[in-house]
Amino acid sequence: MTDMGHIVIKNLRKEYIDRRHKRRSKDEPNECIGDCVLVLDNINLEFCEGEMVTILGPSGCGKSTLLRIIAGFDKPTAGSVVINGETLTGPSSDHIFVFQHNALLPWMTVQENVALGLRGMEDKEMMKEQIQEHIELVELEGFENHYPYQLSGGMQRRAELARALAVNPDTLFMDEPFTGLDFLAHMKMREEVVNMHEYFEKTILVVTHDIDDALIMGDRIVVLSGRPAHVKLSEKLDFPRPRSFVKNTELSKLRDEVYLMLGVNYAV
Ligand SMILES: Nc1ncnc2c1ncn2[C@@H]1O[C@H](COP(=O)(O)OP(=O)(O)OP(=O)(O)O)[C@@H](O)[C@H]1O
Repeated sequence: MTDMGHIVIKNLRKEYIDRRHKRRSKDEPNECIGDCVLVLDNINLEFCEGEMVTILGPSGCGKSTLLRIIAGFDKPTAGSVVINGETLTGPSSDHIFVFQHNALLPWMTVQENVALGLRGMEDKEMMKEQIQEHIELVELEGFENHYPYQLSGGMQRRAELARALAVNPDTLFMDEPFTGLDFLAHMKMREEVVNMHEYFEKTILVVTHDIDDALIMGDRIVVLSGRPAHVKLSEKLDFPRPRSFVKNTELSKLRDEVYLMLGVNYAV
């Protein structure tokens, strides 16, 4: 493994201390000697610049923990995350999360929420243009002055995406981005994220429970095992887009394998 990839994760380990039964070694105060929860164990991964990586794994295995560590919001117990050759030490403004739920500030309009990503801009005319451009990109024109409660779940999610993209981050982190959307809104939003990715060519890391989303969206799929999570699969997905399980038998075969890997015998 080299350091040339955009994101390189080396020998990553994460333990949480169960605070109800916290015990420490007298000699090594930073060493947890009991009641630790080992969440991630010896994770080695490499993601290329501009890759959309989808991360799957059983519930509670540590997917969000892995994402938080790569984003610099949480520290690993051991190992490192190297981004563009530099070891990560904390969160950076080059990254941004699209939060799981309700990331929009409810007292601000769509326009004001998207503007949050551009606060530092001095040229106010250009800022206005960029806000509008991103609102149009996610097809929310006409809703600029609406508050989040006046939008459907899908529209809220699109506004979150516009806000995240307005920041122009190198890497976008999405933790279960389609949770709570109905089937059609889910499909449409998924298509939008794929189109957005082709257009902006950002590195996007998506944590999901949905095997089909992972295979339809990803340039690479990562499957983690149950806790403590280790990497079961990290595979490049070289399938043409738009992807179809019906039309592409190789993709359909891989889908069966991933279902099996996650303990489901028959993919439906
Ligand atoms: N701050 C914390 N302190 C202690 N334990 C934690 C903390 N955050 C997460 N955990 C534990 O780490 C494990 C992994 O949690 P995480 O949220 O990363 O899993 P996940 O795979 O994203 O779960 P899900 O698929 O259910 O969203 C869980 O057992 C959880 O209880």
